Amino acid sequence: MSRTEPAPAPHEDALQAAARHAPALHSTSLRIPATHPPRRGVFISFEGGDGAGKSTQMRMLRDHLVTERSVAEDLILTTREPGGTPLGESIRELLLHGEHVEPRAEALLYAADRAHHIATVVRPHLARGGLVLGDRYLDSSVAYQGAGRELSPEEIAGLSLWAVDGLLPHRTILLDVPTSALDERRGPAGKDRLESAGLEFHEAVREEFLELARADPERYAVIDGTRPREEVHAEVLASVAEVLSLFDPTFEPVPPPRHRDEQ
Ligand SMILES: Nc1ncnc2c1ncn2[C@@H]1O[C@H](COP(=O)(O)OP(=O)(O)O)[C@@H](O)[C@H]1O
Ligand SMILES: Cc1cn([C@H]2C[C@H](O)[C@@H](COP(=O)(O)OP(=O)(O)O)O2)c(=O)[nH]c1=O
Repeated sequence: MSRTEPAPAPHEDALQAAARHAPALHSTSLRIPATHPPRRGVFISFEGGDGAGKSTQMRMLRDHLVTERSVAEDLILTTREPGGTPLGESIRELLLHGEHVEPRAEALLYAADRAHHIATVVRPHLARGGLVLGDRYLDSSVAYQGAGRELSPEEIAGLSLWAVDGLLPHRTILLDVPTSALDERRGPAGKDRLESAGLEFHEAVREEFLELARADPERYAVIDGTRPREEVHAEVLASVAEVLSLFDPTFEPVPPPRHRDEQ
């Protein structure tokens, strides 16, 4: 396969350009390098085990921004992986409701879903100065596909970064909940689900998420997801305050234009 090096973006400095061509590997602790920080808009991802409260907290954050901070609804995109596009919904169906998928094929399907989702939905929204709240992103691939022990977290990180051309969230919120608590929270249906992949597997997923967070404390906020929803929400708000201030000025609530004879 021939590979054409992409031309450096005009705003890149030498370090960023070097990072762009460096292998996405980090031998002992994996810190996924941000090669293309978006210049406009803000991207926040939510990670954690199945049932950790990601969709609940995304909804609460979105509602807060709309009702308390007067953010225009169409500036906030809430999305998820797998499945943030029509193609992604088909891939999601294949991955979550189909037959056994070989580990490499599974990793490629998640990466394909992500590549399409980022290029067609997330980047365009960021480019217009919007806020993207993502229910799972590439850290989920590193944690889940890397936890199966057949593929290494480094390989998965490299594949995922290639798929999205280096895009990383400004902030990743990890809702950390022990596997036993997730099991209880999800009731009998959740129990089946967790048991179907094995409690050991889910412990490994949790550990991998915590390892990713330890390796990149600037991007990650780890929040104890076992606490009541409102308390978790308050911590989410505190952990996104800094990145929201980076928001493109078009995000700031714009006062309604004053009528000429009011001036
Ligand atoms: N802080 C919390 N404490 C107890 N239960 C919660 C909390 N947050 C969410 N839940 C409940 O746990 C279940 C899974 O939550 P959800 O937000 O769908 O998780 P996820 O999106 O991570 O799968 C839901 O029944 C939800 O109402
Ligand atoms: C995004 C992503 C998800 N997954 C898994 C994690 C979940 O078990 C599943 C997504 O299911 P989903 O129902 O969206 O998760 P949740 O129960 O947390 O709301 O796909 C991966 O294995 N790799 C990935 O890259």
